[in-house]
Parts: sequence; structure tokens; C-alpha cells
Amino acid sequence: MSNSAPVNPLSSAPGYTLIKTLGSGAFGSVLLYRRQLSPGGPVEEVAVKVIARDECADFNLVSREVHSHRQLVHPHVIRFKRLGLSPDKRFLYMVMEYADRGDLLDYLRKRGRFREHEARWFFQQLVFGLDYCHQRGVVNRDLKPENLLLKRTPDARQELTQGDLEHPFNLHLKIADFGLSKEGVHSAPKSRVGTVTYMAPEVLRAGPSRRYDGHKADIWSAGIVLYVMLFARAPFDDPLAATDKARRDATMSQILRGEWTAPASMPVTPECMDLLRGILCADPAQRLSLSAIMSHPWFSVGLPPAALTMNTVLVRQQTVTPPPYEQSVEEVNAVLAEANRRGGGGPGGPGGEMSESGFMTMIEDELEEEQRRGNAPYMVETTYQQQGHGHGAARR
Ligand SMILES: Nc1ncnc2c1ncn2[C@@H]1O[C@H](COP(=O)(O)OP(=O)(O)OP(=O)(O)O)[C@@H](O)[C@H]1O
Repeated sequence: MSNSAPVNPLSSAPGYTLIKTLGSGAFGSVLLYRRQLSPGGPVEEVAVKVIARDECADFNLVSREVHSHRQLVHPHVIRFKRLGLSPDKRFLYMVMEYADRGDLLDYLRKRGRFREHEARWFFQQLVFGLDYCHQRGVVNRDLKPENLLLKRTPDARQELTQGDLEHPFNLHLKIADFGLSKEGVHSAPKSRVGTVTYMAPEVLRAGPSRRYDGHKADIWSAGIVLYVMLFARAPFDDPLAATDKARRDATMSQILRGEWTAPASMPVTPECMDLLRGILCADPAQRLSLSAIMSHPWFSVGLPPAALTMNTVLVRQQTVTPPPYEQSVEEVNAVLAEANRRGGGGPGGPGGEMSESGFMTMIEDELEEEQRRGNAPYMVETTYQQQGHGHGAARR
């Protein structure tokens, strides 16, 4: 969290009561609020990501992020609710659905590696959430257990799980963080050490003239998440390396070689290994697609047939009849325009810096050009990044 991180930026916003700080990232802090939109109306807990305006280097990125996230309405994606400016105008804030059980990494640390059926439960949810995002044209680019949040299911039942309300089957997984992360533009490259763990080989190899398909890269990252859930370690790593840099370099060269093994002491079924091999395949052209993953025998255990077509149906429905958004596009744009106004400390304001952000905007513009030409949203990678770095139906 930055030094100027707010204690309670919404203290004078009507309807918002601060409960506690949930944590902080390179971009700002995330606070838990109780909110009541109208007197006598329903009360809900929400997670609020707060960004100091004078520290926000690129409002274009915020805008893209908000517009991508806002349109994603799915049981396995954290719901975006609203963008606002604090009453004193110093902070931009994003109100989101609150995931009350922390992230998958902390959960794994607490419980140790998952049994196969538990890993499958979470992996099914991740794949359905990811497939939905891809169908809506959003590539995540930053999938990792820290960005997969957990929330207790509304129908958590003790009898299914021997009284264990924290059992995986009582938790829903939700994809969070669609770009306002340190992989974006807001932290120095050094602070990104370690994040290479989830990066696909083609991402590491990419350069200004060497592009990669973000969909395939997301699938690779999802495969690493599955491996980590099963074995409580990453497939590419050198934990005995003397320094962080040596560890990162070793990890990168292992990823580029595409060589990995499963620990012999932790056997998994042949079906599970077959799926892992299909996903953690260094050649993106040979890597399983999401639909191939969904029809894999290991993946489909316990799934009602409707689960496999749910996203297509949902996306079609949402295209015809947009889901009820809390805030219209015009309202979001008005907040962004106000936040970006000169003199407010934004990119054009006093002290605004365009170095990294200007660079990234250029990259994003190339991305848009690709999309205009009708290509899939390819990510244009740069040395900048190389340095840095319920659907409910799935319940068994
Ligand atoms: N919707 C949410 N519900 C519950 N907790 C959340 C939510 N969003 C974020 N958090 C928690 O708030 C903390 C800070 O999140 P944030 O996304 O700002 O940082 P990060 O992911 O740790 O780092 P970075 O953004 O730099 O990658 C994390 O512990 C995260 O789990």
C-alpha cells in the first residue's frame, strides 16, 4: 500500500460503513465496507478497491479494466458493481462483490494439497469462469491462486462435508483482478519477481514483433493452478536457488524448456496426468483448448450435461438482454472523465507521469488494432513484461 493510502476514503459517502482493510496491492488498497444504497434498503458487504487519483498514472488502463470487468456477470467471476469518486475527489474507488473466504493461495497454505476431487471442484469452476470471460472477449493474463477468491456457497451444507463448513465443496471460486494489478503498469519491474511462475513459455518468448494468443496463455496458467492445487508446489521452480533472481532465472528457463514432472511421492490418476500434460504443453498450438478440457474425462466427472453449455446460453442471453448493471456505461464514463480531469493529479495533471503508462497504452492500442482487424485479442508482449516477471452446477 502506498504511504498515502486512505484510512477511510468513503467516510462521508452516504450508505458506506467501513468494516476493515482487506489488504493492499501495488495499485492501492482494498477495504471491506457494509453498504446500504437507500434508507431501509438491503444491506450488503462489498469489497472496495481504492486508488489515489494522484498516484494513478494511466486512466486509460483504469477505463479499459473497468469496462472489461463491468460486463462480466457470472457465478465464477467477482462481480463489478460500481466506480466512483470519493466525496473529497481524492480517490477513485471500485465497488465489487466481496469474497468472504480469502484467496486460493491462503486456503491452500492452510489446508495443504487438495485431493483430486477437491482440486477438480475448484478447477471446474475456474475453467467455467475463464471460458465465460473468453466468450465475452476478455483475456485475464494474470491467473494465479492469489487472484482466485473464495466465497462460501449460500447453500453450504455440513452433512456433505462432515461438518466442515470450510470444505472445498462449501466454497465457490471467483476470478478476480482484471488488470489493475502489478503486472499492469503500476509497479517497478523488480517487484514482479516471482510472477513468472504462472506464465506460459510463449509469453516469456514474446517481444514487440512476437505476439501470443492470450487465451492459450490463460489456459496454461489455469493448468499451473491445477498442478499447484494437486501438489502444493509449482511445476517450474528452483526453491533451492541462492537468490530471488537465480530462482526466477531458473524458473524461466525451465518454463522455456517446457519440462516438468509430477512428484513421484504424490501419485494422481492417469486421467489427471493426461489432462495436465494436455494443458501444460509448451506448444500453444498443441495445448488443449477450453472446450477440449471440458470434455476431458477427468474434468467432466460429476458435471450435469447442462453445465457444459451453460456459458454459451448465458452469453447469448446477456447479448440479447444485458444483465442489470448497477451503473450505466454513461455513469462510469462520467466518473472516469471527472477523475481524469486536469488538475486532479491524473496523467495530464500536475506531476502526472506517462513513462510506463504511455508505453503500455501504445501496446494496448496495437491490441485494439488487432481486434479491429477481426483477430482474436492478441497480447502484444514486451521486454517490459519479460523483465517483470454457483455456476453451482459443477458440484459433485
Ligand atoms: N472482491 C474481493 N473480496 C475479498 N477480498 C478481496 C477482493 N478483492 C481483493 N481482495 C483482497 O484484497 C487484497 C488486496 O488485493 P489487490 O488486488 O489490491 O492486491 P493484490 O492482488 O494482492 O496485489 P496486486 O494488485 O498488486 O497484484 C488481497 O488480499 C485480496 O485477496
